[in-house]
Amino acid sequence: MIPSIIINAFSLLLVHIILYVIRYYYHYFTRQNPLPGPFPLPILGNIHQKRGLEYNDWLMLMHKKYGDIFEINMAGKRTIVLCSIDLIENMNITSEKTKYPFRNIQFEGAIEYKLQGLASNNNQKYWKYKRQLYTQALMSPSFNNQVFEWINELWNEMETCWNSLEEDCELDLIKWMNRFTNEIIFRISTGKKNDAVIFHYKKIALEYNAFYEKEREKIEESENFIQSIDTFVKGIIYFYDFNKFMRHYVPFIREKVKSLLKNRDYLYDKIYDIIKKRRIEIENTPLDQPLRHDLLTSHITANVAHDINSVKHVDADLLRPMADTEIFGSMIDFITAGTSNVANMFCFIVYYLGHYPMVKQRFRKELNTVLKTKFITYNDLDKLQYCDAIINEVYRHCPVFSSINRVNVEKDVIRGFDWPEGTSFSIFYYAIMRRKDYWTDPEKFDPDRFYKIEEKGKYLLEKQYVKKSFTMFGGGIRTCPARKLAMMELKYLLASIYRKYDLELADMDSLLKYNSTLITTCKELIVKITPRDVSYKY
Ligand code: HEM
Repeated sequence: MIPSIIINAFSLLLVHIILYVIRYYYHYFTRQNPLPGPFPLPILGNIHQKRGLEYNDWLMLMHKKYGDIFEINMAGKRTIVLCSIDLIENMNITSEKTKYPFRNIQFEGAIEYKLQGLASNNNQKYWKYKRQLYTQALMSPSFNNQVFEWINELWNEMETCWNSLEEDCELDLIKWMNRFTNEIIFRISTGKKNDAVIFHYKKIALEYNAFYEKEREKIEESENFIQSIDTFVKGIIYFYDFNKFMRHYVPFIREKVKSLLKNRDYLYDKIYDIIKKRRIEIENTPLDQPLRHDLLTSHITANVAHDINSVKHVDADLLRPMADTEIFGSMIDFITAGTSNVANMFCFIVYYLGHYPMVKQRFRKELNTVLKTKFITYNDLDKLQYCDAIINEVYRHCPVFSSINRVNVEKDVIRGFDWPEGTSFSIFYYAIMRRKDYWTDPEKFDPDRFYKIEEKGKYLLEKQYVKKSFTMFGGGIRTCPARKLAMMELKYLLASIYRKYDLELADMDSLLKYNSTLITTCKELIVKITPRDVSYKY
């Protein structure tokens, strides 16, 4: 016989569950402005309906089923998804008076994962201060030339590595690109070189060359650091899509979350360590000696005797030195966004160029016309307009950010509904960038829809809609602060590589291997790189 204490406990649990479900559906059926959308389940929301689909493909299905405006529910968070330009008119305004200054509501998963950078910042005054420091680091007059030089130097290093690999060697391009972009952003953030590219080469070389054995520890450390960034970025979705209960009690999810937290701690410790060491270096530098200008130094010296910043904040409560935790928030954003976004985008472009030989041929023709000497200059990049068009068209087909989120701080009217402050919206650009009413033959891959369209009689829809329906770097006050840097890296690498090398996809029949969550990442891209027979004009 079952003891009565167990029966009582079971009954109590059952009553709790029933009450929870009633309360859940009471709130659901009495919610303000009910919109069409998939029917949610308690605890799960709509997560179970994704059924293995990538996030962008699932949302696209929902868009086809429910129209331009619908709602989804993830981990108890209601999000209104918008798929048409008339619905987003107020969301990308460049004035600080915008009703949409934030990207996300501060959700409990973000607190547990300790997302605390500029990108997830919801305190407008503080965000503005940090954003000024970012802009200062990324937009100073000498920045472009300095970074161009670093990109050039690193490309030469990577090229030497590629040339030293065995002939016909196949590379996983995303691994190389992640290291390339990490090394650049690490140098911009800390002023120091971390040799991520060369260590990756040595890691591969270790398999057939014992010469690097003595450096094994350093090689592994470097590789682990890059891997931890990738794991960290890909892990965000677990804290966004699953509520606390699922993260801590559901088998498999619980184990994954544990390993993500362990990885986060490893990465965070590394970054805190970098901050601490630089703080000591600065403290030991006499006041009359100049300090280098990098993001970390500008944060550490803000409002102290050694201040290198031209930006001075006017708010009295911000006229104080920054704590390590505050500096850390900026560093983690810079390093994660700076590593993954450009690297993924680069691989998507290589995939598309691999499948569209005529586009590749035209790109090479442009390179032949624009590049006058062996050396690529910063000005050359500006002239590569067909290259810009290729980047845009690849992004339209395969955006790194398929949606951009917004939260309003004042009530707003959208599609005739009054939305109270604090409503969470997701602008689903993946759908907007494929709509037949904004794009001519939207499924077709054709960079010409972005190339000198003002001069031609074709692409009339694009002429009318491209500004409102296409964005790579977002818009309004939260637009990507590193867009210039990102374009510089992409265009420099495309020009340098396609001018001198043939990049062949190892498997032309394979679809692009990607993961789509909050951002879209390339899982793997195996390519064969062979030098081309080129002669330069001098
Ligand atoms: C191809 C590369 C890149 C793409 C496509 C991209 C795209 C974006 C987008 C769409 C946003 C959101 C904008 C909005 O809400 O309107 C954003 C924000 C941001 N990006 Fe980028 N990005 C790229 C490269 C980078 C790099 C290299 C960095 C490194 C510093 C970076 C740092 C940031 C930061 C810190 C934010 C948050 C800004 C804020 O909240 O004020 N991004 N980016």
